[in-house]
Amino acid sequence: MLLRRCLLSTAAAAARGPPPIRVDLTESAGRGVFATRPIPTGEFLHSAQPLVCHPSPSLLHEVCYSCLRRKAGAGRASSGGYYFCSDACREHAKGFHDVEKNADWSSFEDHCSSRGLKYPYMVKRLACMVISGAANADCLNILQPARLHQGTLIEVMEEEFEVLKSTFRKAGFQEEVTTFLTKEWYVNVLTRIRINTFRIELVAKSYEDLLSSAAASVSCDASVGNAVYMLPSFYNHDCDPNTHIVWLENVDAKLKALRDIEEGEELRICYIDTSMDVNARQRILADGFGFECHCLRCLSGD
Ligand SMILES: C[S@@+](CC[C@H](N)C(=O)[O-])C[C@H]1O[C@@H](n2cnc3c(N)ncnc32)[C@H](O)[C@@H]1O
Repeated sequence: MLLRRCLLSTAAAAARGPPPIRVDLTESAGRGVFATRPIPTGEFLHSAQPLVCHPSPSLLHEVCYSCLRRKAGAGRASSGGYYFCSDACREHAKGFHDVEKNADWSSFEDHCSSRGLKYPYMVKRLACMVISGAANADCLNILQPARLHQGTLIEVMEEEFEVLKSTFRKAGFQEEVTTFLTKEWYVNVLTRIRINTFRIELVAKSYEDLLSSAAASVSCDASVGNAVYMLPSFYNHDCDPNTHIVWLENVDAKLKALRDIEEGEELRICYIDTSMDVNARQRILADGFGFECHCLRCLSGD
């Protein structure tokens, strides 16, 4: 019965046209996403494809190099050591992968793995996308950057930049195709990746199970990678959110209403593990995202 109701409401929403949301300024949290009509519990609001994504470094050969889908059984033939789940994914990755294949990434990978870094892989992919013409160098500029307080953090980023730049230089890339690749560009991109990256956890359930579930927590596997999106990056945080972001079989994100939402109400997702206590949540939000949370749950001390 519940499933039927959810399917009907989703079908009705789809028939109504564009997603029922708009991006606007909030009073105290920068831009945010607002409902343009009443939204019932469980409705899928919209989906989103990533601007840039990358598999977890430890799963490079276990998930699709393009869409992060988990390898099933033996999978398809890999290309350059990487796995692609379909010809469409191989074709989609062709531009950046062809650029990437021209260079020796061992120093870059050693640098990242010895320091446990994952975000430089996203910058590397974006750089390859820009060189191949698949992305503009300024495509992340619209996203909010993280505020950098520590000089040491900048030094660390500059060190990463040098490793990336010298990999392209050693591979013989012409200066004119990498002119965008400056220290400023690297820091600019990385500060945006730092607060707008989603850790992708694929839901180990069927689409129907998900439709019938109104719970915020749905069981999932460990993270298969990281991705940055446009629209999902405008959602602000709440420790008791009215909206949830989920991934089913690949990196394409789906946003879903967790309860009835009124027209004009702000849609918020939870950036962190909701099961933590208020002090742990405040610490992580301050350190990782640079804000103090004043949501009703935090104000009540829960
Ligand atoms: C992913 S962005 C969300 C969109 C952002 N407001 C914008 O204008 O692009 C995350 C940033 O939004 C702000 N933010 C998100 N949730 C907030 C909240 N509950 N209270 C205050 N600021 C918040 C913080 O500056 C945070 O670093």
